[in-house]
Amino acid sequence: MLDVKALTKTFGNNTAVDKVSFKVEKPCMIGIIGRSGAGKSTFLRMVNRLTDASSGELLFEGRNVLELKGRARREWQSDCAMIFQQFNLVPRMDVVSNVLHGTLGKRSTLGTMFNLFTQDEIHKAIDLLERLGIAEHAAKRAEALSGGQQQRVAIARALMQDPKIILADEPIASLDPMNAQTVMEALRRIHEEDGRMVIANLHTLDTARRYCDRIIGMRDGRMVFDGTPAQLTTGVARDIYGADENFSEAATSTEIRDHIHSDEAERLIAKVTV
Ligand SMILES: Nc1ncnc2c1ncn2[C@@H]1O[C@H](COP(=O)(O)OP(=O)(O)OP(=O)(O)O)[C@@H](O)[C@H]1O
Repeated sequence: MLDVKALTKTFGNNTAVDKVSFKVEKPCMIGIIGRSGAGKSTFLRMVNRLTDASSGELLFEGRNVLELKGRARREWQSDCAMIFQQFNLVPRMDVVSNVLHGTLGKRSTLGTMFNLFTQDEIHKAIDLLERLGIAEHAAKRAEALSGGQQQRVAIARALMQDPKIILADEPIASLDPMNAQTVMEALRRIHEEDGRMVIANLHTLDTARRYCDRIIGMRDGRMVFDGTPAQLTTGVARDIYGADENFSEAATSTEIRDHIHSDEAERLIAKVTV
């Protein structure tokens, strides 16, 4: 289904992702772990074509998605929806409109410009909010919701695209443990009920172990582990994080960083709506 072959990204002299190769035969939930700077985000961004790879191949159902251009590239980006740590919602826009903007990649420019959504699209958006347990917030501004609720709005928006793959870049890094659990459970359910593949960059080992079928460990751009949660022993984790015998799993958290994604999303939507 997905065949990653020697995928590489260099920024000047820095090799952010170094010949990463693995195959996924059927939809599963994959967690990517590794310390800050290991190349996890760059890897996901190459899969979704937000960042161009320097070399390598990425075959999905036999087609090298790195070669797609124009409309085909946009269609691929619809097929693999991205979810970010900072949700990337438009804060002052209501929840249901945020979800409806998940159809951006699939609609005509005119429809998008005039915010023309079909009844079916509106029903679908509300159904998705219901499925994620947040339908009662549909009319509120996104900024009025808690972080966990906002991330579920972002998941609903991603599902509007009907993606084959969901790429989640540290989806719970800004959330408290309760909200983190709700979001991870939502992603797991979407994988199990819809058969969608989920690839999530995660910063805590216990989350990867608990929710993922397969875990990939990255260190300095290279893939240094690929196995099941049971195979991810503390010793293996120590290697992935490049730590000594004092390594403790609690120390696998990455700090929360400032992101500009919300501003980026707002600018994008401001450009296409009048
Ligand atoms: N746009 C860019 N320009 C230059 N270097 C970059 C760029 N994006 C990432 N890098 C570098 O590539 C390497 C991998 O970064 P990446 O963000 O993919 O790591 P990560 O594992 O996702 O870390 P984090 O958890 O901190 O986001 C780092 O050395 C980083 O500085």
